[in-house]
Amino acid sequence: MPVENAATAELIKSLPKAELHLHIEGSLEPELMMALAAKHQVTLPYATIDDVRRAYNFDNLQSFLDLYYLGASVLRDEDDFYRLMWDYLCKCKEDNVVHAEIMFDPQTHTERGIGFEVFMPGFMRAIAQAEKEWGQSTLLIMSFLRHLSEESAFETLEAAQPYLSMITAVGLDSSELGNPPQKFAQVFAKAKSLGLLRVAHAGEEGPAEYIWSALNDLDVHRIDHGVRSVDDPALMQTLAEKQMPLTVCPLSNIKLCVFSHMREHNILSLLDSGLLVTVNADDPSYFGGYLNDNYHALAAHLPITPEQIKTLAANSFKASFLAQDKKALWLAQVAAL
Ligand SMILES: Nc1ncnc2[nH]cnc12
Ligand SMILES: [Zn+2]
Repeated sequence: MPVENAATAELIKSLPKAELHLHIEGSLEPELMMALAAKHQVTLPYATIDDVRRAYNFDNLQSFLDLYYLGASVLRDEDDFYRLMWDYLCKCKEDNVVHAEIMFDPQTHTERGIGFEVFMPGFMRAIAQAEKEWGQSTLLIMSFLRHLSEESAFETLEAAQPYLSMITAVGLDSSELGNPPQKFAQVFAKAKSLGLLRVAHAGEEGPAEYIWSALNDLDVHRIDHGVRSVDDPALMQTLAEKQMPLTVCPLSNIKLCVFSHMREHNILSLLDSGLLVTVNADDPSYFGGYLNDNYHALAAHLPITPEQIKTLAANSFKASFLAQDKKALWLAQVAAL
């Protein structure tokens, strides 16, 4: 088994990186979950922090989502959302993630009676503070839950209207199988007409067909995950020609049994096929690591070269929603390493 060496570890640490696939609710650490449960007298099926960690053994996406929605139930007031965002942004600083495009799931909160007027000010306070303190760059992606109806997504878009200046893009997440992208074609068209950019989870557990649907029915700028594209050579060719970014999440894919072991992950073959692949953390507190941990896991188990690591970091800026001049600045810094 290839083992990561010290020079590789140093390269991963020193590279500036962008994170493009991160669910803020998935960065809720067990310590904060238990503290907020006590604060709000929420009963969780865990007595200790170790119990929480022990529960994080998943068979598939749904078994994770069940715990993810349960965990999010402790988020109640503006301060909770501030703290959640602040803790994640501090991890960005540690990992040299200079730019983050962060997903949040409004329906996870609005369905519990907690509205945009609670979570948006909490998120924005942390984002402004991190920008002021160390120049952190952050954008927000509002993600619709695909196990709910398109009507519910429309209601969410409507509720978001006063906050649209703070939101760059819409996304699509939650239970993929049985909820294909085309179910949300109308609401994505409406989001586009409002000037919002678009991403969607596709080809995580679902078939390559769902990736076609995200491209053709939702007119997305990026595919979240997309690892099942290898099943369809014509799709691979289209993704390569369009340089359509894939936001791949290695540790997530292992925890959710998309691949049986990191040795089996197809990220290097996606890269070799000329796809614009990026590395991301997805739900770091549930999957055992933040962005640099994902790079380290690749270096420990796959024959990845320093050049490929630099390509992945450069791709994270190319695939971002940053303005061209900012992209060029970060790309020059990556190239200089
Ligand atoms: N990996 C993932 N796939 C789908 N929905 C999610 N919500 C949070 N993480 C997710
Ligand atoms: Zn995700």
